[in-house]
Amino acid sequence: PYRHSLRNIDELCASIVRSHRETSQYRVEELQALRWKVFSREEIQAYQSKSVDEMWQYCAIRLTDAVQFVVEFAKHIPGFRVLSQNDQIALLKTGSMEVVLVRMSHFFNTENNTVFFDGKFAGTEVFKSLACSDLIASVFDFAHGMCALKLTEHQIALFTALVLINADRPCLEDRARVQRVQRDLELGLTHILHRDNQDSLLHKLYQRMAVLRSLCSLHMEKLRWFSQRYPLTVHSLFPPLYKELFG
Ligand SMILES: COc1ccc2c(n1)CCN(C(C)=O)[C@H]2C(=O)Nc1ccc(OCc2ccccc2OC)cc1
Repeated sequence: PYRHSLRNIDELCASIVRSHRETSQYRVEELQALRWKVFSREEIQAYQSKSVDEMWQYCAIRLTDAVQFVVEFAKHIPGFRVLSQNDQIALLKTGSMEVVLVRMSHFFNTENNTVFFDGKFAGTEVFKSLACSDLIASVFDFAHGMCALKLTEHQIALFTALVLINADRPCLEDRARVQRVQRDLELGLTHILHRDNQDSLLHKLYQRMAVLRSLCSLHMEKLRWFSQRYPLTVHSLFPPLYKELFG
């Protein structure tokens, strides 16, 4: 009966929320305290005078911190662990940067359009030397869009689990098994939104998923462009996890 599966769904939601909390690198309160700490003109100049390959390496190293925590989060999702190694890697390859970007929007100050970076909050001008202003603009736009939804930690936890466990991803061995896990998570998200009396958020979240997919393919496109121009930097100076997942 529905009640029986609801209890399971409640347990599923609780375990996803716990995993999300345990794998959040920063507590929201910590970063709230920093949100008005911005870079001085000199500090901005220093970032802008970095070479393209230096700044890409600098960002890749910092983003890999966040990716590591997303990998931990995925491993705690009931149903992810039972998937084959290959399917786990396939889901992380396409989903982990998407989850980083969703989580990143939580550390975004919409009032001065800055994002947490390297201990302070940075505007788009800090990333000028990456030479991909369109990617940065899209990252900031996406963060604005996510902030506008004012998601709770519970809603973010279920949403990011659903971003990861997506049966439509390419090259999955056991698509049917991923579909079963995805369906339970969809039940969990709708259950959470219904409980919060925010059913209308569901279709907005699916729209956000579509934006996320295009944002991450832009990231992959830029990374391909960068690794063609600076093969040695990527080969010998990028974090192995970043290379393995996005390379
Ligand atoms: C989960 O949420 C968060 C939020 C913030 C941070 C983290 N986790 C991890 C720790 N961290 C540190 C140590 O700075 C923060 C960070 O990495 N910030 C940051 C890095 C790069 C950015 O733009 C460049 C860029 C964006 C997208 C794709 C490729 C890119 O460049 C190649 C913007 C911000």
